Amino acid sequence: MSLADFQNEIYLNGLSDIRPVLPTDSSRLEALAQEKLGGQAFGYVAGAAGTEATARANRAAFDRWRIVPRMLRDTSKPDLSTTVLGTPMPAPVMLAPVGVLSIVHPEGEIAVAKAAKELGVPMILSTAASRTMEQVAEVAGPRWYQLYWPKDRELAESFLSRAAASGYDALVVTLDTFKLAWRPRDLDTAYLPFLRGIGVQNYFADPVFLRAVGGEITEENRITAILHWVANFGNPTLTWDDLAWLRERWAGPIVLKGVQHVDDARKAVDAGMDGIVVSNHGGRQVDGAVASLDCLPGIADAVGDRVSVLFDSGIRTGADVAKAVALGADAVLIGRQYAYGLGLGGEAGVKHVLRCLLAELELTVSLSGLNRVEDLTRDVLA
Ligand SMILES: Cc1cc2nc3c(=O)[nH]c(=O)nc-3n(C[C@H](O)[C@H](O)[C@H](O)COP(=O)(O)O)c2cc1C
Ligand SMILES: O=C(O)C(=O)c1ccccc1
Repeated sequence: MSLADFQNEIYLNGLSDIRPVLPTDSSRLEALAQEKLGGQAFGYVAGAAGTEATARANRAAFDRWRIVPRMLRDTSKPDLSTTVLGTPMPAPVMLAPVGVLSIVHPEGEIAVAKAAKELGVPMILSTAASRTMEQVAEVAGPRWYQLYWPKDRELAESFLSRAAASGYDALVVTLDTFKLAWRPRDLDTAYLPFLRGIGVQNYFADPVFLRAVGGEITEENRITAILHWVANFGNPTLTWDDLAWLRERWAGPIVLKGVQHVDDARKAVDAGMDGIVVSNHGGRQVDGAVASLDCLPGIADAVGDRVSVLFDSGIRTGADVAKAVALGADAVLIGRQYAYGLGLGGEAGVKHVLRCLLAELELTVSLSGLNRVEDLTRDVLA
C-alpha cells in the first residue's frame, strides 16, 4: 500500500465514469466551503485575527521556498511513515485540534475521528470540541488531547485524568489562546459558538465543572453554566513556572503549542517538555505576527535534537508538508483544510482531504528523488 494509490484509484474509477465528489486541488476547498456553509460558521473557520495579515504571511512564507528535485535515485519504495513521541503515523501529518466542529457538520469531531482512524492519522482532540473526549475516544484511532488550561486547577486536573483514562497518549497545551483575539469576521456577525452552547461539551460533562454550577445542565442553569465557562476558559496568569504542576500530573509526553520565539522553545526544553508546536494558531491570534514557517528553522536548530518539533499554520498541500519537514519539523498539523472537508462531506469529506494530501505528499517526495522523512533536509530547498 502506498499513499499515492489514491491517484490510481481516482483514474481507474474514471473508467466507470466515477469522479471524485470533492476537488483534488486543495486550494478550491475554501471557496466551496464558503458556498455551502456561508455566513457565520464559514467565517469562524476561515477567519483570522485583525486584517488577517498573519494568515496571509503564513501562506506567503511557503511560497518563498522551492523544492529542487533530484533525478535517478531509485524511488521505487517510498515510505514516509514515522513515529512522533511514541505515536506511529503513515506520514508526518496529524490533525490539529480544532474546536466547535459541529458548526460545520452535525457529526463534528466524531466524523473526523472515524476518518482519521481509517487512515491511521493521529488526531489531536480540542478541549473546545463539540463532543466529549470520551465520546470521541470510542470511535477514534491514535489520539492526543489538547488542553485549554482553565483557571480552576481542580477542573484542569479532572480534564487530565479523563484524557488519560480515555486513551489520549500525549498532552498538547495551547499557550497562545488564553483569550480570543480581535476577529472581525466573527465580530461583524456577532458570532461566538460557545455562547450558543457549542464547544463547551467537555466542560458540561465534567464532574468538577458541574459541581461548580450546581449539578447537571438544565434549561434553568444553562446560561449560568455558559457564563462560568467564559470566566474559567483561559488563564492569563500562567507563567513558565506553572508547567511543573502539569508535569507532575501527566505521565505521558507534553507538547507546548504556540511557540514562535527561539527562547520560548528553549524554555520548553528547560521545563521538561517533550515537544513543541511551532504555530501562530493559523494567524487567528496576533495579527501582524511573524509567519509561523519563518520561525521554524531557527527553532529546529536550537532545540530539535532535544524535543520533538511539530509545525502548523498555513499547510494546504503535500508540497507544504515536505517544505515544513525539510525546514526541521518532525511532523505537521493541518487545521482548516480538514474542517472544510468535514463541512463539505462529513466523514467522507475529511477522508478525501487527507487522502489527497497524503498522496500528493508522497508523489512530491518521490518525484523529488527522495524516499523517507529523513531525506527531507534543508538542502532539498532553494
Ligand atoms: C475553527 C478553528 C478552531 C480552532 N480551535 C482550536 C482549539 O480548540 N485548540 C487549539 O489549540 N487550536 C485551535 N485552532 C488552531 C489549530 O489547531 C491550528 O493551529 C491552525 O488551524 C493551523 O493553521 P491552518 O488552519 O492554517 O492549518 C483552531 C483553528 C480553527 C481554524
Ligand atoms: O477559534 C480558535 O482558534 C480557538 O482556538 C478556540 C478558542 C476557544 C475555544 C475554541 C476554539
